[in-house]
Amino acid sequence: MKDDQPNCLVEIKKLHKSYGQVEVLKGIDLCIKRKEVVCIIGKSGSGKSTLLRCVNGLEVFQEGELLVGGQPVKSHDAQAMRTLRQKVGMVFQSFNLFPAMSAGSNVMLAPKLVKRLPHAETRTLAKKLLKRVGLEDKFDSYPNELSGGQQQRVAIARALAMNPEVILCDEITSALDPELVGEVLQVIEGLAKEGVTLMIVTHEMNFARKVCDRIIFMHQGLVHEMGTPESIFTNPQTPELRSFLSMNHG
Ligand SMILES: Nc1ncnc2c1ncn2[C@@H]1O[C@H](COP(=O)(O)OP(=O)(O)OP(=O)(O)O)[C@@H](O)[C@H]1O
Repeated sequence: MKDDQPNCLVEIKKLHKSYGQVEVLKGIDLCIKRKEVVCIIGKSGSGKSTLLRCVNGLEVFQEGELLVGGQPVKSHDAQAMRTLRQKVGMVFQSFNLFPAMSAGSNVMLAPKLVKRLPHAETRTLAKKLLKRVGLEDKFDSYPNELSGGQQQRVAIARALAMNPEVILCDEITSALDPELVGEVLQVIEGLAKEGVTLMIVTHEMNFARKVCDRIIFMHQGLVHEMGTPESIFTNPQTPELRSFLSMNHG
């Protein structure tokens, strides 16, 4: 076994991304290992969401390379994108549940449509996943009958339904009332303990410190500093990170 070789599940090489004339990602190099929990922090506009959206093919990039499980992300290749969607789950700030479908049906949808699993099997799977996020009694509830925290937990169950290799979380508690943040972060912490690979964009510094294996501080479209929570929070090396932490570390 060559343990010293980096074994990247997500490999990002010299990634550049522009919107029109504005370059938002200016050459990102990253290697996310299997079972690693990485938190991405940084000021608004530093490119955190754009980076996540490139990883799951929601955004095209102009230069560089991005591989998930060794396969290149090619936004123009429909077949490659279908395969990618099975490997990468995503949870958004705004839940994005289908309002006319019950919690159970939201979770069942992708395995049914994409994997073409039989109805009974998807139902059993959805029940199991809703139980995993603490919502076993909400299978038949519709999104408008659930709190924001419960809706977000359904969205997490939905992301898990395809058994992805990595889950991307983009500020998943930002739209929640403060009292509902904890229940969602607790579910994510549980997934981290189970060994789910996670890339998490967050403004929750205490959560990042407690749960993540590695913190990536982005600044102006680049990885500015990166390290263990201990090193990032107690020994920041650059004025930009020190200034960010002084304004955000609650
Ligand atoms: N669809 C778009 N079209 C044009 N510019 C965009 C688009 N999406 C993002 N941007 C710009 O790209 C930059 C990076 O945005 P991004 O959302 O990745 O930052 P962020 O670090 O996630 O910020 P926040 O913490 O506020 O979500 C910003 O300047 C933003 O205005």
